[in-house]
Amino acid sequence: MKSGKEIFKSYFDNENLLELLDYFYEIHKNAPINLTAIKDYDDFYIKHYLDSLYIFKIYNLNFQLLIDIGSGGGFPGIPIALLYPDRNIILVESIKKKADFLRVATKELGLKNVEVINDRCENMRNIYPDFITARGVATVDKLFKWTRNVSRETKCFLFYKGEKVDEEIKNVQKFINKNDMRVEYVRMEEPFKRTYTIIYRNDYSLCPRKTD
Ligand SMILES: C[S@@+](CC[C@H](N)C(=O)[O-])C[C@H]1O[C@@H](n2cnc3c(N)ncnc32)[C@H](O)[C@@H]1O
Repeated sequence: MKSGKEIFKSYFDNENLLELLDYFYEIHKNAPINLTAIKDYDDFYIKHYLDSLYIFKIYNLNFQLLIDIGSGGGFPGIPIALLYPDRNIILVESIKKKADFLRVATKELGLKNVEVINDRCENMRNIYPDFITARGVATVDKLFKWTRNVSRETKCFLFYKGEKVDEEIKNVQKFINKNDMRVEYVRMEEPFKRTYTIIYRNDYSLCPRKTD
């Protein structure tokens, strides 16, 4: 049976990325606060790292500035920043201790493309990301509401959801139609349980990656 890391490697065979993800695991292990219930190394590779990045293997998701709402222990924002070191990422986290951890982790990892904001995302102003992510933070209607001051240039929202996302989408269907947006669901392959919910404007091109 393949280990969690080997499964991850079958999707992202990139030694530099793997080295940095190993280091991020060590940073988590030595963190002064508890940031995740997942402690096992191979579980980390599947439940945090592969979960954060799998969708980027399915679609070529372009962005210049991505904001990760409620980044917590850095997911999905830090793995995305490690995968795309030439693109800008802002991690927004309302709890100071978690934001402090994110600052230390990004410094340790040498991530020059990441900024950490310690605030509620509702308070953000004058930052206009073209891409917004959130995993395990709030319902879709809340996420739209909370980010409305900064989302006027957002082409794509990527929400990491469970299977029962349809009800949440029904609650924002009017907003989606009014803004001429589309919804795409990508279910992670078995045995993983994840429904990536991509809500994007019609001028954003969602390009499937060629499987290699
Ligand atoms: C369940 S945790 C998920 C953390 C991370 N995204 C993950 O998937 O591991 C939700 C995080 O969102 C943060 N959060 C909740 N509401 C927020 C808001 N309005 N603005 C910024 N962060 C928020 C919480 O402090 C918490 O760290």
